[in-house]
Amino acid sequence: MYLNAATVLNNIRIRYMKDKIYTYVANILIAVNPYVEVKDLYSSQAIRSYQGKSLGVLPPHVFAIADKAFRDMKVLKQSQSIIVSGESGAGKTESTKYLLRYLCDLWGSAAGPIEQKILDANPVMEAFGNAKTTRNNNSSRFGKFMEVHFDSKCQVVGGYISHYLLEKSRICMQGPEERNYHVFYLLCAGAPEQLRQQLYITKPDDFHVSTHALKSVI
Ligand SMILES: Nc1ncnc2c1ncn2[C@@H]1O[C@H](COP(=O)(O)OP(=O)(O)OP(=O)(O)O)[C@@H](O)[C@H]1O
Repeated sequence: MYLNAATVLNNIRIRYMKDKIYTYVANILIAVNPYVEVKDLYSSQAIRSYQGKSLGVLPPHVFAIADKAFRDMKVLKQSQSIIVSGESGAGKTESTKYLLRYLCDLWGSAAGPIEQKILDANPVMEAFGNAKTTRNNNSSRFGKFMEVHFDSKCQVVGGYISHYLLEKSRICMQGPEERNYHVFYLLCAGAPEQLRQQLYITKPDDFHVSTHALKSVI
């Protein structure tokens, strides 16, 4: 009855306590990061169940937003955009991956070769552009604009990822408790044993590698 920030927040809090991390405000989806796996929330069955359903028919979900964009593209024959925003650690990167998975895997079946390529680009992008910060162990330090291209039969035929404003200063210096980009640690972890010993890397996930040591690997 009373629609204001306080009542919306209270509603989101009550829903969150019941493991309902998604809430609609009109056709905007609010997601609260659960920081734990919510059982069956993103299963192939869940993907199938949201297919072709209007917003509001099933409980609020990131898949419902992806499906609406897909259906609007099909009906209106126009490109659609989904904006994912929030503070660091809010869950944007994970939500984007679920959106992409839905769009590339519409019927909950195995993705085709192009779809798989689009999905497989993510770990590479994250290696070069994500790092541990005090707020998020896998923080994206760049903005991205991702396109999924469909043909007239609504089959995925390609994709494109534009990146913006990579935090380049992190390569030279990181704040206390923060890390450089994942790729450097992956490189160290994959280095030959002799080199690893030189760098004092004793185990694959030993990330306390100095900037000097990283430079010598590069
Ligand atoms: N839907 C989810 N279910 C379970 N855990 C999640 C979910 N979304 C995010 N997380 C957890 O929260 C962490 C941070 O989320 P994510 O990296 O998506 O945040 P972000 O908004 O992209 O942050 P940044 O702006 O720093 O890149 C993830 O590594 C994951 O552990």
